[in-house]
Amino acid sequence: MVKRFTLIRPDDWHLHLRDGAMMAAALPDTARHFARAIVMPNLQTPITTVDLAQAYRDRILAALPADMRFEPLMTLYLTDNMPVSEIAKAKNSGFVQAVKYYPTGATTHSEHGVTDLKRAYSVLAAMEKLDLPLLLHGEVTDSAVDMFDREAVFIDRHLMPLTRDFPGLRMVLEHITTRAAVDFVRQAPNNVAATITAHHLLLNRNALFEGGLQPHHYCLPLLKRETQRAALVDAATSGNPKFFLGTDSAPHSRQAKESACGCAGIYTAHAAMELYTEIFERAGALDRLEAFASFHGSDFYRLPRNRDTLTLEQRSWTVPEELYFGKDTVVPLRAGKTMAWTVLT
Ligand SMILES: NC(=O)N[C@@H](CC(=O)O)C(=O)O
Ligand SMILES: [Zn+2]
Ligand SMILES: [Zn+2]
Repeated sequence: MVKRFTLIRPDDWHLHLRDGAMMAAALPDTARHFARAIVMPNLQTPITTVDLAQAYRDRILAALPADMRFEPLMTLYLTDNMPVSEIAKAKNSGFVQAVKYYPTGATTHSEHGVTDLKRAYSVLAAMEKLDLPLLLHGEVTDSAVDMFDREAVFIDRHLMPLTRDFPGLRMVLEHITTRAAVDFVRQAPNNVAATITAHHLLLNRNALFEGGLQPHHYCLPLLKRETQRAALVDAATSGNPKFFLGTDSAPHSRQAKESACGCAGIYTAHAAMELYTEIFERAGALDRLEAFASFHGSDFYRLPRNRDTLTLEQRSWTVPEELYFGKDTVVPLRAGKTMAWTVLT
């Protein structure tokens, strides 16, 4: 018998759509399967104001194919000098759902990020008061800290004080990669949650070096060792509502990845649900995929759960070697390799 299951349509709580031709090409991959996505604000010119978010949202909706329904949930990029008044404006907009913190220099297009969290304290206080969630790229950028330890050190140095100083602020530790993050989120109060990517659930750091340097497995936070990956699978498949799906699908051109100074980011939107299904199936937890993908995130963001459904079938297909995104080509995760599950459309 063919193996097949149906779940309430999922949402992606951490997504990079980019802009222009790249966005127009990437968008259908997400919109085909997900009802909504939290759209990251790290464009070349970061989305630092509600007006910029509105214009970006309009561009996304204009690029959406006529036969697709999709709701982009917008975010603002926190900077050292965001005016406190922008928070009330964001809350009242109805389309800005969160504010994103990037430590300056931590990742792609983070040059405008926050230099010292203390500088953002009045904005964070307004977010706490108005109940607008804070999303964290949780890594320190201190060059004295080993690249593989940057998430754990961020938790000690910054996240613990943040949760003490803003006990009412909803926070999402994005794209977690370590047992330290899993443990921290588990013991924290319910205002603290985390997203988990498919690639951090599937791959450990060996994937960066298998048979030679693998730039298409380079992302931030870096892939970690096997024991850490296993802790993430435990968290994702545990049924704990603090953990939910966020692909961090992040397209970069082949040229930008296969370079002497390659960009961080892995493209997974072409096969996101199929990848998560593989992980949950292997963990014997297919019955918990729906809550992770379709309930926990909307509950945390206090948005209604979706009503329509998505069906997956155990049928193999081959991922293309590359995708044509405007003038760029993007090498997706699993390029040229086989997927075990297919979304029925
Ligand atoms: N995850 C990544 O490696 N890259 C993301 C940025 C981010 O989420 O840190 C990107 O925008 O390319
Ligand atoms: Zn990030
Ligand atoms: Zn990201």
